[in-house]
Amino acid sequence: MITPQEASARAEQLCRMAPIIPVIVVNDVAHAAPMAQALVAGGLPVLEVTLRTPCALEAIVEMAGVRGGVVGAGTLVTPQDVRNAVDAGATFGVSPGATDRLLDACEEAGLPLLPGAATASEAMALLERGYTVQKFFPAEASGGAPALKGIGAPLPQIRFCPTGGVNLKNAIDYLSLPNVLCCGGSWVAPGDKVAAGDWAAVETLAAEAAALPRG
Ligand SMILES: O=C(O)C(=O)C[C@H](O)[C@H](O)COP(=O)(O)O
Repeated sequence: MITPQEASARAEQLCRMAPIIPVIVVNDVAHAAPMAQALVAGGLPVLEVTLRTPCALEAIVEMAGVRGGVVGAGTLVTPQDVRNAVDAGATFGVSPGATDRLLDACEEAGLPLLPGAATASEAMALLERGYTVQKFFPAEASGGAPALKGIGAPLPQIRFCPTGGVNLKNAIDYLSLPNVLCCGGSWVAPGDKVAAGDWAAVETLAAEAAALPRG
């Protein structure tokens, strides 16, 4: 068991470890360990593996063995996703939105969750349950940094990890907001570099992201 308050405290710790959480799509399990090593070496220790590909759970198993990394599962949608993620060794979860069934499953499984919200009402529903750290998703499509700044005025007690359409350029706009802890983004592990096994390029992208200033 984990309470929403405990889950948010852990989520906050994770979000403070680096300015960017890489959102990772793994198509070939052989890429998992070297990709995680490159991201960690570049300064991004917290890794979100999306459960969107057939080998995602195997990738979590592989990445969980990489020294210095903290591996979680993204795209958690169902209670079964939560059980699978925990069995694979994920130590945190991320979801695009939130349902009572999903929140119940994470709390029962003891998995700290970074739950998604896109509107003030969604954020307030999560806050009511005790989740003070949330993912703002899809960030750019939902109005970007100005929208999150707007939500932050009446709801300053909620802290966010904006994700969805975030890149090296616009990340600064989010990171300078007082209600942003870090951002999530897939640009640090681009498909072409991963397919080519260009881990040096991934490490360079990670290092650029790790050097982003936080407000
Ligand atoms: O599947 C999930 O649970 C997710 O976390 C979705 C991701 O947040 C976005 O797909 C990342 O968006 P980009 O950085 O724009 O590629």
